[in-house]
Amino acid sequence: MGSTVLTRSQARAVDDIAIREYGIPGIVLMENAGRGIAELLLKESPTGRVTVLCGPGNNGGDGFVIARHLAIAGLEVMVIICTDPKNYHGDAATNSQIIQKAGLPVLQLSMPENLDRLISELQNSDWIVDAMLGSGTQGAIREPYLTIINAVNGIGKPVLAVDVPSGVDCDQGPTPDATIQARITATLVAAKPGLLTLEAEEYVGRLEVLGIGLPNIILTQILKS
Ligand SMILES: NC(=O)C1=CN([C@@H]2O[C@H](COP(=O)(O)OP(=O)(O)OC[C@H]3O[C@@H](n4cnc5c(N)ncnc54)[C@H](O)[C@@H]3O)[C@@H](O)[C@H]2O)[C@H](O)CC1
Ligand SMILES: [K+]
Repeated sequence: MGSTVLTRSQARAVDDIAIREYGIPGIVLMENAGRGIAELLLKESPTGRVTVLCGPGNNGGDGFVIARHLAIAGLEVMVIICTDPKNYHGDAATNSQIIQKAGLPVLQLSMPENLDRLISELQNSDWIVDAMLGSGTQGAIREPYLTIINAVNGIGKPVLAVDVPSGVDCDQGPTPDATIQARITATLVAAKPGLLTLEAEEYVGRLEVLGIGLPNIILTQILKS
């Protein structure tokens, strides 16, 4: 399965089949994704302060799971969201509620008025986790993510990108001048075409492919169809 590449619609279909045909709840996939990525980061940096930037969808949901597992491992974690936590739904909402109840620090910073606070949090971090935009990214990158992507790239701290660096269209590739430059990209299930283009190299950094507990037969089924 190592060299498999999944398009956005194939990755969506994998999710669908796992949940609908095999009965693996989405929250289990998100937990496996987030825990695997947290363990990858802990190998790189077993101590220190990590700022997790969470977007409005399930990529952000993965970020909440990552933050929880990093905190369990004893790291100092700060979660930053730009959207009202009430806007989350489904598995991302569940994980947002869990970390709020667990007392993890969550900062809601609307842009651009809170850009200075964002920059100081980023400067005060050893690692940044980019859990803003994932495989659901469509079209030109909209605010506040343009501002945040440029702030993160300007700070120069190591970034671990969740699934894809924010700004990457998983089929087409990176948005020039509006894509996170990651040290590591931890992509889920399989590589994506948009991570393998020539332009993508400077944004993807080291590419790691993480399983999320799907039986191999699901991938075989999708790749055959
Ligand atoms: N099987 C798997 O691979 C699993 C993947 N997981 C994670 O889920 C995300 C995909 O989640 P989804 O909610 O579909 O989309 P995103 O979180 O990537 O973001 C969509 C969200 O962002 C906004 N948005 C979309 N396009 C733009 C844009 N051009 N500019 C600004 N904002 C944009 C919009 O609001 C969308 O709602 C995947 O990447 C994995 O991280 C699951 O957690 C586990 C299974
Ligand atoms: K991301």
